[in-house]
Amino acid sequence: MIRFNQARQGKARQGSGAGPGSLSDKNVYDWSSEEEEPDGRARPVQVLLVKDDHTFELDEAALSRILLSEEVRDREVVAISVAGAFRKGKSFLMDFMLRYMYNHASEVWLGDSDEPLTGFSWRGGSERETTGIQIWSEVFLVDKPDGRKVAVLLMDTQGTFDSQSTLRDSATVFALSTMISSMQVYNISQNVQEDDLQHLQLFTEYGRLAMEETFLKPFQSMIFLVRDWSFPYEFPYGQEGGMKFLEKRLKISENQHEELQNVRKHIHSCFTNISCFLMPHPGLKVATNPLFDGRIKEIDGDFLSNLKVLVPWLLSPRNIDVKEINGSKITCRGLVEYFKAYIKIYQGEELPHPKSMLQVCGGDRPFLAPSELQARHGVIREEALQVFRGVKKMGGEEFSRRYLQQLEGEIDEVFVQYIKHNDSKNIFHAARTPATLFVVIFVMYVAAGITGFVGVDIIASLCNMILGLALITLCTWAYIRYSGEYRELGAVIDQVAGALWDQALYKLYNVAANHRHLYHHAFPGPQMEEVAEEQDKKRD
Ligand SMILES: Nc1nc2c(ncn2[C@@H]2O[C@H](COP(=O)(O)OP(=O)(O)OP(=O)(O)O)[C@@H](O)[C@H]2O)c(=O)[nH]1
Ligand SMILES: [Mg+2]
Repeated sequence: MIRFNQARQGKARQGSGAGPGSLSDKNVYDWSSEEEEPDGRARPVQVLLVKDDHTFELDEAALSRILLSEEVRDREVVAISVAGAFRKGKSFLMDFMLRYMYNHASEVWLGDSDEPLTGFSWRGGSERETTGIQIWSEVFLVDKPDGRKVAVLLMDTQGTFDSQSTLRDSATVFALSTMISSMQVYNISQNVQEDDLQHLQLFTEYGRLAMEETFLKPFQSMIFLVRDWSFPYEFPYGQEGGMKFLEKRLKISENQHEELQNVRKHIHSCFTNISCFLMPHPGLKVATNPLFDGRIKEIDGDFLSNLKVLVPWLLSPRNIDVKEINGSKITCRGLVEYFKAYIKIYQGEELPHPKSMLQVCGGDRPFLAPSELQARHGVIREEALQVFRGVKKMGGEEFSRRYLQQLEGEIDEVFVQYIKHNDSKNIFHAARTPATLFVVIFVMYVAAGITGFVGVDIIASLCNMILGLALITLCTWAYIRYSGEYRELGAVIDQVAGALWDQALYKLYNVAANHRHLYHHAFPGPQMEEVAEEQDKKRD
């Protein structure tokens, strides 16, 4: 027969409460890692604290005391966690798990029908109860059917979406508990709604950010536990009905919207095992009676019979799996280290500091040669893309590719602006229009003089007309530049002058290229080819 042992035999006893569902007295709850256990009883211990300023603190001493005790520290660990929205019976369920762990040998592990339910603090009412992450101070040693003895750790978590927590708080607690546990029970109410899946996607993605990337699925088992299931005529209570129901809910089909497909693909990609259990409603006494203290005689029979299936299904030695990270099995000692490492990531602010192009050619920087600007743009662009690729992102590869393309587009767009900004600082660029107009005036003046002298009056008058027009244009341009009015007209003048300038320069270059021999004729000196030849000879 499979045996359960208690890690600290003799000492171990599940706390019995005075008030409904809670441990006996205030003392018990105020117990901190600095103090000795006042009476040696096992109890919930807060290991992760969410403080009022929404920061997180790990009680390393408490965690170490539980997980590094001699009996368990080198044992492979099975970590079971329950997470989900607040006020949905998570701690209540955890206490039945505790009962199973303590009354293992007995078929009637559910215990006395009159015994109040104690352990992790649970209660009725609308305000949240559990905060942070609490672990049971006693780690159970269990013999697996293959003869290995493993340590079982039970973890209760703060409910998500209570009115005092930010989304980040909820995400951190959920993510941490998923990362630390080998089995996460996702406690949801009545149905598996799309928002339940979306939240799971968000939280697991938040968890994945803090983990090393691996080709393996990052998390192990995910159990969708649907409480108050009201449609047993569609899918019967229990695991089989649950699996059929979940299969339907997580099905990916071609004609589904991309958003729905992505959520499902993401969930499948996160967990090695996904299953589901449909639980009936526990009865009105459990849900609404403020004096209900958890005794099973007041709980509906349907709920109890399914509880008798659910808890052994989750916790029997055959079904529990050792925690694995990156494919290696983790001991209690290893789990402490991972816990410490993960919490550090959530405590820190890993923000990249991208360098801006403004530092290169901003308003107060001098004109930069266009080729240099292009080269620096290339380097900084690559740096920016590296930063983007290097930072961990929510949403996966596919999703981030879209944003990478958007980033590239935006960088290129901004670069065009920087080119214009830089060009405007080029003195020759600014002087191009008046210089062109001056040249036109000068050329027309000379041409009018020569043609007038020769007697071709008609051409002389034409040249004079162009000269006059150029003069008026120059004055207009100067006024526009000075006053800032009629900017559209100024742009047209710049454009025409620019075209003329480019044409003239192009022509000038062509003329120079075609008449190179004239240059060499006028300035006889060693030609470039000869210089090169001489250098080659020297090298030989
Ligand atoms: N409807 C319904 N109520 C339940 C169920 N299980 C427990 N409850 C009741 O739900 C209330 C809250 O129980 P808790 O276990 O404290 O809930 P919790 O999810 O741990 O709440 P937080 O710690 O605040 O997140 C109690 O009044 C329980 O009696 C269930 O399956 N269905
Ligand atoms: Mg709770």
